[in-house]
Amino acid sequence: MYAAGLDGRVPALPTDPARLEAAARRVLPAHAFDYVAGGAGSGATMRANRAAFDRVGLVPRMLRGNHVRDWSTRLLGTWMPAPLLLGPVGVQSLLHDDGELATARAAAALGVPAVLSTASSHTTEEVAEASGRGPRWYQLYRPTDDDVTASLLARARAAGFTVLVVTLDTWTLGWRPRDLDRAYLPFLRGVGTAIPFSDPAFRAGLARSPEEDLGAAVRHRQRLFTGTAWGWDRLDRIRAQWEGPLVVKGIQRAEDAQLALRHGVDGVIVSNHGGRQVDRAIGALSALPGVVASVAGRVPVLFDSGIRTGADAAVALALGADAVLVGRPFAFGLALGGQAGVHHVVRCLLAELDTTLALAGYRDLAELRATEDVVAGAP
Ligand SMILES: Cc1cc2nc3c(=O)[nH]c(=O)nc-3n(C[C@H](O)[C@H](O)[C@H](O)COP(=O)(O)O)c2cc1C
Ligand SMILES: O=C(O)C(=O)c1ccccc1
Repeated sequence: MYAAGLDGRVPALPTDPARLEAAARRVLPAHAFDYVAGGAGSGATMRANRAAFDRVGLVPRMLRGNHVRDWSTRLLGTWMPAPLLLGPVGVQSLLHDDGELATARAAAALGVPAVLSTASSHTTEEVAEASGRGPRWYQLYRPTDDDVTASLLARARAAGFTVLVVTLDTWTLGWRPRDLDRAYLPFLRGVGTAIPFSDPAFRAGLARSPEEDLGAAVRHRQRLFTGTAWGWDRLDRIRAQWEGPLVVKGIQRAEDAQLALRHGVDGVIVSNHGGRQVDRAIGALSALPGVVASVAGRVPVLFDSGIRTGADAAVALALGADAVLVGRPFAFGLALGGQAGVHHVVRCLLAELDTTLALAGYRDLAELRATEDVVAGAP
């Protein structure tokens, strides 16, 4: 168990997520902090993500003799010490020079999967190497060009990524005032060598290399990755191109979960992208029970958007999620301490998850799932 603060030494970074965010704000340039902390529009969905957690609660049981506990699980062929993953977060070099490499190393050291974003600042191959013997999941933003899609998938497969996460909710970027007021310059240009600039199929579509003409490369990437809405038939094509488990990210209603199942997915992630896409969308946790009920155990249902603590994770699991992902919390850890910062955040989440479920009277996930009375209205 993580002894942050319990071993007589003050932890190097705060264990409280709000203080962690405040500390990250002090070290990051304003554009980088805003990129992570910001959301769509007025921020209503970001607030709704948190408010949804405030409407549900655990009902602890006493004297359960559960001093031995095990939260480990196997999901889509990946063993994990607890049902926790680091969600895909693009352009992590805006937060720390080591970016995705630091995240991959920290996650691998703990056996926790970190999902690699298509918009990574380091190449798929470099991140695969940094993740050592750790699990590898790859997130696809589907470009309009079939050759580039095939190349991204072939490289992910060759680099040992086993699970494909296809993000559906960001076929064009949401209306994000904080980024718009900077014309998205930080992540379009700033450290802008993000994948797929390194991809051979992407480079083949350019008259001159990104090194010679960065502006043209950025415009080409924009054309390939944003502004083209696609339908379920496109998902079939990706399905046909990926043999391993495929999970769709961004599901917010039961009908879409049903459609996804019909199109052969192996899992769904209930998510509103951390409130970064559709402002005024409902809090993601409110969408979880309906999707869980409609999927009815046929494939795993994962959840993200708004989780800040291990106790938040516990509630989402109690509501039927098979695993949860976090975004901003580990991004702030990365900003503050690189690999050590991500490691700290993940250990805090794992430790608080264990403490919460322990004190609530559970010993493993099967027990937590078997309990229908775990969530009972407002606290
Ligand atoms: C800075 C940042 C960048 C992100 N980049 C991606 C991305 O490249 N691909 C993706 O599928 N989701 C991306 N997301 C969404 C996260 O994977 C996740 O859905 C979200 O952060 C969860 O909400 P939370 O931040 O409240 O935990 C990003 C989120 C943040 C905060
Ligand atoms: O900012 C995001 O939420 C996101 O998904 C993204 C998309 C492209 C590049 C970087 C991040």
